[in-house]
Amino acid sequence: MRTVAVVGTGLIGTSLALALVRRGLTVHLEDADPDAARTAASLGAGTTDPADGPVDLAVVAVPPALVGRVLADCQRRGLAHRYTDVASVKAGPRADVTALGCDTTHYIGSHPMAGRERTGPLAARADLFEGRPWVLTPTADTDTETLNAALEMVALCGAMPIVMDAGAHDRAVALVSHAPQLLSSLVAARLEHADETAVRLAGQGVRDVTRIAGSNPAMWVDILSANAGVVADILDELAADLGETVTALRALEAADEAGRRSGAAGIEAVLRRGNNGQARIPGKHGAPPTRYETVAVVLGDQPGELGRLFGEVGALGVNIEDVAIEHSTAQQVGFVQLSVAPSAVARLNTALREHGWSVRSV
Ligand SMILES: NC(=O)c1ccc[n+]([C@@H]2O[C@H](COP(=O)([O-])OP(=O)(O)OC[C@H]3O[C@@H](n4cnc5c(N)ncnc54)[C@H](O)[C@@H]3O)[C@@H](O)[C@H]2O)c1
Ligand SMILES: O=C(O)C(=O)C[C@]1(C(=O)O)C=C[C@@H](O)C=C1
Repeated sequence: MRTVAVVGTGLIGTSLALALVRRGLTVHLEDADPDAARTAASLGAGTTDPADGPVDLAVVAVPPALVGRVLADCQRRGLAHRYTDVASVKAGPRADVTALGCDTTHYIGSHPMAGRERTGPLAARADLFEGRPWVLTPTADTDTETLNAALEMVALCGAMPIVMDAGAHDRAVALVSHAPQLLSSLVAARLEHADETAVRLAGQGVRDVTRIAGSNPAMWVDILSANAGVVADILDELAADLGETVTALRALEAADEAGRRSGAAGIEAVLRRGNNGQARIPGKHGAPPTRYETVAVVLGDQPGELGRLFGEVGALGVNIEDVAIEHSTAQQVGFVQLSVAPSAVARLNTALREHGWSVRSV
């Protein structure tokens, strides 16, 4: 594969284009909003010049409800030999594609399981899909070359292909993406009118739980409209769990010891079930869940500090598996929490302290 067209240069389209340009492909960028395509091009994601003839693969990266119409238009123009999309739901767009009479032999649905709570080309990152699952939903119509082109795209992005039926995909993402989005929004919504003094105490826990509450409402209405029933079923089950949790908390307030014991047992059961579920989430590249340890470094809030820290950690040969930054509300400092392999912790603590960093125990 040498040439690709990306139609829709928002977060996902531009991230994909950046990844493919990095791998030496020629990428042609299009968007209904010319500013979005120009911005993507200025970030190095490809060219806004149209291709001379059909490209090898066109990727439709527009909101789910528009996939069918945009694909039909691309095929009418003969934009590519093969086509895919990246929408977060698969059955609805697939039904639209069929209803609009698109060529389904040269089209395969796809969905990268990576994203951000921000949209638009400026939020794009070339490494967004690195190590992430990327679902492909071929049907009996899909020809082998089209499946192979999609597999090549996924490999070029460093992602892991997972072939699934569209309906099974939609049921799975209801559990691991759509319901979590709504729960994050609901927790954050509790803060809307909360007392300012309470909100000022927000620490890393509530930040972690509410990160995706910053997502684009219009895009999520689109996604949830296409998967509403399955997500509602999951929320029904969650509502039952919530009811039991409330009962257990009320019992904890009871006057008698037996009531308090039963309440504590109920709450402990919820927390243990949470531990068990969380432990099942795979690590990077689908590896078994990995336990990392945190090294917390206090950083002056000034230009270049983060880069200097990352550079020194890299020079020590330690891989940063994840990073979280907590800003102090009171002082011009931040706490950078580096997740690293447990075996690297002692060495990293000592070396960073020797280099003058303030390392905290967590
Ligand atoms: N944001 C995420 O976390 C995420 C993750 C995986 C998949 N997706 C899916 O990727 C797709 C794009 O999402 P995004 O986050 O990049 O959104 P985005 O809002 O950043 O980008 C969408 C782009 O599509 C363009 N567009 C709209 N109508 C168009 C048309 N008719 N022709 C050409 N361009 C058109 C918009 O101008 C916009 O630039 C959606 O289907 C979404 O479900 C999103
Ligand atoms: O990390 C995030 O910000 C996301 O919400 C990404 C996320 C997800 O739920 O994992 C959101 C929707 C997409 O369809 C795929 C990925």
